[in-house]
Amino acid sequence: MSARPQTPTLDRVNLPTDMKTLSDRELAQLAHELREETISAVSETGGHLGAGLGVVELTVALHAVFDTPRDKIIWDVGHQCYPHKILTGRRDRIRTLRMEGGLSGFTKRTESSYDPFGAGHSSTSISAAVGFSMARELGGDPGDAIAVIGDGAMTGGMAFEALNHAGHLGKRVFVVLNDNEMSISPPVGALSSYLTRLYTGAPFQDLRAAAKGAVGLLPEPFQEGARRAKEMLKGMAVGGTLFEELGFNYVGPVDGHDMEQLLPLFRMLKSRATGPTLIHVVTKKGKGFAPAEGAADRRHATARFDPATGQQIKAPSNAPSYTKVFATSLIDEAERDDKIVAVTAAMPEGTGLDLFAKRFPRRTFDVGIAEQHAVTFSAGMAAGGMKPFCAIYSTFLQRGYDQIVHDVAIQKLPVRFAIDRAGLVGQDGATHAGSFDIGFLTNLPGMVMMAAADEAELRHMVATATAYDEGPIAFRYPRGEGTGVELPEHGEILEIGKGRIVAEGTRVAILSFGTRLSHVMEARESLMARGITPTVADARFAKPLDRDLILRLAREHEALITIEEGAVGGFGSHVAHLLFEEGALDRGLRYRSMVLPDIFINHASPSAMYAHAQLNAAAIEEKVLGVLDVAMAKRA
Ligand SMILES: Cc1ncc(C[n+]2csc(CCOP(=O)(O)OP(=O)(O)O)c2C)c(N)n1
Ligand SMILES: CC(=O)[C@@H](O)[C@H](O)COP(=O)(O)O
Ligand SMILES: [Mg+2]
Repeated sequence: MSARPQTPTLDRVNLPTDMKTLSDRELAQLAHELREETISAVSETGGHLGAGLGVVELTVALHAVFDTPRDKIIWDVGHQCYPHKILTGRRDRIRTLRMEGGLSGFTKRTESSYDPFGAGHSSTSISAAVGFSMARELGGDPGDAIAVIGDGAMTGGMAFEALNHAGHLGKRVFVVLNDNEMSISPPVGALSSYLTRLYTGAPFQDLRAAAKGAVGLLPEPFQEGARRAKEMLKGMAVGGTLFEELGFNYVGPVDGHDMEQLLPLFRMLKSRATGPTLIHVVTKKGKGFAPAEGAADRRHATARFDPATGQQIKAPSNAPSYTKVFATSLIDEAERDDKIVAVTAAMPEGTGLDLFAKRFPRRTFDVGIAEQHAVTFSAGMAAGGMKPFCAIYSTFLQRGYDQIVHDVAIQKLPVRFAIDRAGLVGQDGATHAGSFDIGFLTNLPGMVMMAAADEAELRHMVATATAYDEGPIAFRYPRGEGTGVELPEHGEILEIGKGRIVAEGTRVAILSFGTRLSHVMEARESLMARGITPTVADARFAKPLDRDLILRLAREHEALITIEEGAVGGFGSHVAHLLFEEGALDRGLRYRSMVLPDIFINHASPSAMYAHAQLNAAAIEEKVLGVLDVAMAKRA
């Protein structure tokens, strides 16, 4: 008689408590099935694949040994959390990943008690874990705190701040260093080579040299501690001395895919660890899915794909991405200006600087996930006579804000900020929205800020930023493809602080800052069918404002509407301030500003997000009708 087909182990696990009765062999089987389920789910939704495949065994072992959600697993960045979500009661919704109303692509407190801390930005997990561990010490929420942080995220300065503090506090907290020798791209920095040496048994001489390099990577306050660590390399067995010197018990490196290592190790540590403990696991990003293992980026992020072949299913693109236009424009400028250098914080592909690096390898710098350093490193290069383009996504630029104020703006250093992913970004949701850069940059004295209305404008802005040497200048542009507008061969240098009229009209003027312009023109078409022909202008600059243009529009129209893809407190606020100061509102001008709503907008498709944000063509048309209806009613 044929054996009854086994119920898949994964079908017997809804929550981690269901894992407590499984044997180690069954847990290994569970990991196998969990990997298959992860591949199947992401093939339907798209999203971050490689990182999750690399932590399947780790996820099973942690949930099997620790008592979650009482014990708290804190995933750094959170992009690797899909297996975790499947094991914590969300398997039934895993195919709604990153969709409107569906599961977030990162951990999220409001989504599950098994997500003790939200993520999306890197290098935060150890700080959160130390916070939880001290809360427990003080009678707060009980349970262990286990941070799971990647080798890329470990290059973030915040991670070292937390290691240093945890070592000082000396309280029990776990840090699992998930070392897969990958960031989004291959990792950079001396720390990466140091970690590699910890498990390649390189001769001490190399190790000492690497540790020296690692010391150089550490923020100053920790360099002394790490220097002592280097001293301790003498005659010591190869071990994580850098971490031990910072006050951690170092355990490892262990094979992060070997359940026979992971399970007994975590059981032993759970029962016996005292104080801060770092477990160094070595994994492979994309593990168990050949198309991911073989990809240069290990399928860090993927569109939907055929699980049989790994072939991605991508919508055909009919226009170059803004990122591509930025990169090719910068290359064009750099061909003629050898002072131009480019800086990225671990996002060479995302910012397009991988293209720049191919052409100018010596003039391209990837500093790791270290936005603060990227900004001040750029400031140092500017002070040294170079023309640095610091290319950082809007949301990640938030990490370097004090450096922008203190090291760049106050010193009026000519750093050029290329701000990609400005505005809403769709499936990555609220943690990645580029909502605040207009506000936080235009409030800085001496800052020049531009926004490209289309990809041709972006090319002009790269040329303008190249030519502008008086102080800091920033230009923002969105994620995704352009409008398909014709691109000039070279960018033209724009007059600083000057906007442009795009279409003449009467009664109402719409002044746009950035790519909402195409939606304004769409709304204008529809309004003209109703006998309303708005004037449309492209501000190009949020700082300095084009006073003449704004005051002229205010004089010649009953109503003025501004629109920007940014939170309140940005472009529209500065225009309102100008109108107030110049008495335009006293003379009866009706002013409205269209900005992102004062909420964090959850993940959805880009079009759904714009509808939510009330910044699409329909909302613009409604705004115009609204402000003019009042006028029509008054006229009657
Ligand atoms: C502050 C910040 N900068 C940049 C990013 C973009 N980012 C997301 S994942 C990642 C690489 C993370 O590498 P690692 O921590 O090693 O995790 P792995 O993907 O290798 O599992 C980066 C740079 C981010 N999420 N947060
Ligand atoms: C997880 C993370 O922070 C990055 O992978 C981010 O999702 C990249 O965003 P883009 O897809 O817009 O490059
Ligand atoms: Mg990594």
